[in-house]
Amino acid sequence: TKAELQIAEAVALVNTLQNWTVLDKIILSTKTPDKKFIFGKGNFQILTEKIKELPHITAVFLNIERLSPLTKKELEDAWGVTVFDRYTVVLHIFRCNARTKEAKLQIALAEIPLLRANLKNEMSQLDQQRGGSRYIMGSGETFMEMQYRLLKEKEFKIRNALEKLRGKRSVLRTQRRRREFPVISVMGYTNCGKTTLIKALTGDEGLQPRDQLFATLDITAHGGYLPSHLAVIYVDTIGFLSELPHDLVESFSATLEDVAYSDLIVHVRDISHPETVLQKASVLSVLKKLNLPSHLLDSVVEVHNKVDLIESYQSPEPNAIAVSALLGYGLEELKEEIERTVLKTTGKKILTIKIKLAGPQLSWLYKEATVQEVDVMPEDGMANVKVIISNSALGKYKKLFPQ
Ligand SMILES: Nc1nc2c(ncn2[C@@H]2O[C@H](COP(=O)(O)OP(=O)(O)OP(=O)(O)O)[C@@H](O)[C@H]2O)c(=O)[nH]1
Ligand SMILES: [Mg+2]
Repeated sequence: TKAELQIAEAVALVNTLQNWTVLDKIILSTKTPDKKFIFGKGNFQILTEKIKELPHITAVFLNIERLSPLTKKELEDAWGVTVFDRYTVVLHIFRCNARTKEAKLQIALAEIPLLRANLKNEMSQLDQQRGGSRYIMGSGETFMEMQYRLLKEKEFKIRNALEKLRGKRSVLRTQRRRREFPVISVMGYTNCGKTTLIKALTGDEGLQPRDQLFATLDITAHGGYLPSHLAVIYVDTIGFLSELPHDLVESFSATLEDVAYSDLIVHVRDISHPETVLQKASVLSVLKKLNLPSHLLDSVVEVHNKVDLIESYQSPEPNAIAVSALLGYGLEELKEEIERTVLKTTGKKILTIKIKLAGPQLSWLYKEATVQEVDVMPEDGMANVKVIISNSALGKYKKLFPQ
């Protein structure tokens, strides 16, 4: 059932963290999460008894998106252990997996709303105890106002630092543009095999796929070739998770900003996963929220990965390409499909153009298009040149060198 699959994912999330183990689990219905009491009386009692029975328990993970600080505190007081929600667990995983400065900054940014909510809760408790807010001597602001200001300044600093890093990336982006390498964003649910697939397509040994949720937190680019020797850049992206807390998505969405500038999206799915259909829906709904240009959304290439785990796999979706990134099945077919789509979306053509060797055409083509093969016919001083050329460059060529 749905609840059992959800619990399986919750267990996987906890197990992703080193030295964290799940001692026991239970499925209980909850009320709306923003209510102060998320459990009914009976369920709360069942849960409390269960927790008391486990002598080695150090924390409780409630698989709901976000607990209010007040609820969290009440549960912690009742149970005597730390209580985590989906937001804090995912944030913790991110913290453990972050390698680059950008990923670390994004996590710090994602922590701000949490700190703000805690502050609000603490202050309301303080206010109840002392009645009203007090001014700090000489500063003209209350203790609460000062705390909020400090938090705001912190947020500002983090956003600034991120902005600087992104400035650098946009330079990279324009360089990429100029060299005219099509950029292919590889996206999908966490652990579906994105990194493994890029490794298989590019032979990049530096990539490290891991059987772990959120192994990839940084966007990285990797060069590869399509069947007609067209050079492309594959971009590895952070995985998606259903009900990924909203603030978290927001702070990482800048990493996904580059996706809007890519020429093609490859959507990788783990079709051996029992929740593969729901995972697809959740990926598509996030993609929709990213404000991507419609031509990108309309041309997504869907990959059904991990077919090696299913006996004689038959895809229910005729346009999807079945592969095993791990064993290398179906990769040639996938590359051909990627090439077809990339040529279509970028308005490029593969053509053979006949040129005079003595003229300036060849060097012009080298500069403005991608030359793939030059077949020289020495006896008549001509050559057949196979090129990948954009429609606009082809127009210019015809104008410059009328036949
Ligand atoms: N059997 C099988 N396993 C695969 C295949 N592709 C990937 N895997 C395994 O799936 C796990 C996750 O692979 P990754 O490539 O790290 O997945 P990812 O989508 O990059 O995951 P995140 O970066 O964590 O979102 C690893 O243990 C891979 O070995 C496949 O075709 N067949
Ligand atoms: Mg990865």
